[in-house]
Amino acid sequence: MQQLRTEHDTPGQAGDETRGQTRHETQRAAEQRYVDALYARLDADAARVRTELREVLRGDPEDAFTRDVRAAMLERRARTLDAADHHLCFGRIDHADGGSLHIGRTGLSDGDDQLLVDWRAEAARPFYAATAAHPLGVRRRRHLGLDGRRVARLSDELLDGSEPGPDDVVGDGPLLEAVSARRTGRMREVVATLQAEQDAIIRSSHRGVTVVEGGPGTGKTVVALHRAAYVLAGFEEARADGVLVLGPNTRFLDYIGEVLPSLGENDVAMSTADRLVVDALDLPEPALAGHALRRLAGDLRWADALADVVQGYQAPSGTLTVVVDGDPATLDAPTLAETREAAVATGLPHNQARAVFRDLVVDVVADEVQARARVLLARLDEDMEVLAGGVNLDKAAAKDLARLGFEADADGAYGHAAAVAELDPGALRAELRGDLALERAVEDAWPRLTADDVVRDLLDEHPDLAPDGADAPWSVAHLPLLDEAAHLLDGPPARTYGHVVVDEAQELTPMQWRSVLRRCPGRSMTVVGDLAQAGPATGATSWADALGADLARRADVRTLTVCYRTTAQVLAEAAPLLARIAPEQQPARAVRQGDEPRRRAAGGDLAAAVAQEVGRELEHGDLVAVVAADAAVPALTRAVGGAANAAGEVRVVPVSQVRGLEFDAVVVADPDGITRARPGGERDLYVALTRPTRRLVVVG
Ligand SMILES: Nc1ncnc2c1ncn2[C@@H]1O[C@H](COP(=O)(O)OP(=O)(O)OP(=O)(O)O)[C@@H](O)[C@H]1O
Repeated sequence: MQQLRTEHDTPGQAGDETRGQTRHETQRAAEQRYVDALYARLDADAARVRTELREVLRGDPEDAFTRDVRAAMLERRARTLDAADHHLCFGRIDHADGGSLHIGRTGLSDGDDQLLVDWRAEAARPFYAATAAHPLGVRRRRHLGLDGRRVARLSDELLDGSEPGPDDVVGDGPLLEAVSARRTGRMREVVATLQAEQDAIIRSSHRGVTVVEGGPGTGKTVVALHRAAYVLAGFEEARADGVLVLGPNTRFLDYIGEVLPSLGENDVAMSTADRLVVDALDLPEPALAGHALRRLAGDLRWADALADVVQGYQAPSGTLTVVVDGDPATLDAPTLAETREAAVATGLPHNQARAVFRDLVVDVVADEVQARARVLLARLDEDMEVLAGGVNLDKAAAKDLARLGFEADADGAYGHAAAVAELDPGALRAELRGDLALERAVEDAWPRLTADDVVRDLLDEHPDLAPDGADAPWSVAHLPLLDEAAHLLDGPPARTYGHVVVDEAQELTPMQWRSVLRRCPGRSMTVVGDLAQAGPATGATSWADALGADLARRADVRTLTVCYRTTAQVLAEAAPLLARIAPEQQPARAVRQGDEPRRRAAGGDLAAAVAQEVGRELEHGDLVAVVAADAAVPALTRAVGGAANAAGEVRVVPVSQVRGLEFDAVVVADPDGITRARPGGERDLYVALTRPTRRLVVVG
């Protein structure tokens, strides 16, 4: 962790405020000149990229592919440069051997001179990773605070143990400033103050699954999002196939929605595990579902059960008969069974294997029709003389000829054309493939299925899985089942990603994990979560439960230990609960001290007591949230709904939706009610208690 040093701790500076200010001003002016040069370069680069883009778009349409690739590249660069305008440069490292580097949101160079190093570049690593214990050759780390394009603040840390010299401005840590800042309701990027333990994960070159665990407020979401940006720049597969970030619900996605764009990344897809399936299968909006149904439907056993349903449609049974030109052709039971087995053996999903099955049926029927034609022709050979003579045939021979497609000409003579066609295997098969009767027989034996059909079959066998209400549409609980069925029927999803980041990963059920993994065939993933915060729908107690033993074994598991959100006092309030719900977990260490949490009784009228506390909290000018059991939310919203201050309205947030969010002050309403409301309620309460950045009030 970065050392949080203040001016008062710094030897040689005490008391000499004026000298400190002059030094700060001199250094600030020097950095301002450098930053002015950086912005001049940024503006020039942005103008050049736009001109080039215009020229490319006007370019030769005959080479449209090259033009589009080049245009996409330039557009991306233009967006990066635009996004970099805000707080372009935020840091600098001075090496013990005299060199220095400025670190910022994008790389800028002037010929061979690197003016600004992109924070993701290897050269920038020491800015984040150097500590007093391991300075990595860095003498001084400087943080620059920009206000627009003006250098407003700077503060230095000396990492080599040396005394501050005339050019050093050792000051309040920007980390403390960042974590103490008032919250706005939207998460901000913190690229300037990423800490060493976070940076090590963000920059990890591990290509498989990286699991990041840690208590509330340790920066798991911060790591997840900055890693998405890092991976996009550094991993070929991520650049080629895209990055997907998954969150637990849309409220959370809204909360984190500005982080990646402000890092210059607009191409990252954001979704929830539910939304992924709704979009992929083009489903109507699903109904909500209770946690009990979600947990039941999330059980891994349904994967096998659904596979059994589909296999049931492929199992050997009966015979298959097709009438061709008035004569039946039959696949007897052993032949039909063999045909099914051959189709199953392809390993293709059901609807694709069906095409193989149909072609095999066509082969068998064609063989039969041809064998019949050969018999008839052989019989006709005996009559050749008669045929050549053009005399009238007896009735039986005429029927044989007609069946083979022979037609008598005006003289009563028969030609060979149609019979030859019947014996042409290619033509016969093509004709049979378009034959409606054959198609119907195949559909009976191996029906084309939809995900809907398969899940409804499963529900017939397991009525406990049915949606509430007879005609209810699918609920969110059924989405992973539908996705599984779609996979069995039609194979992998059309859209997959090179890297997938899963936040609040403890919230996914095992069936949802299957759905997510399907979209990440390369298994390059960053999975962040806290099992102590798991909601009732999952109840996962280990990553092996969640990810499956195989993947969990191969995962690189990292733990974050420092809490940046909340104060030591709030963590202490939640500690006894943590000891009960996850005794094996070490509580995180808080970087900040604050007020003691307040507890008060509801006195018989919870809403009134909460409204009173909200009024008090609003006087601080903070963003305030009331967190309560879901059922209590409507009454509390009525009680405090109108209250507001400069920081925005008071938010009444159901505990089921509060994971991952944070507020300056949190009023937890009726903790016992939260604990009792649903299974694992103590985990819900733990989540609620750990949401504030400043003050916690518990009413009830
Ligand atoms: N290096 C950092 N610099 C500045 N702020 C930070 C840093 N790391 C984390 N924070 C801040 O701490 C708060 C908590 O971070 P974050 O939401 O990522 O934690 P989390 O571990 O995901 O929490 P939860 O388990 O509750 O979801 C956020 O406001 C975040 O911006």
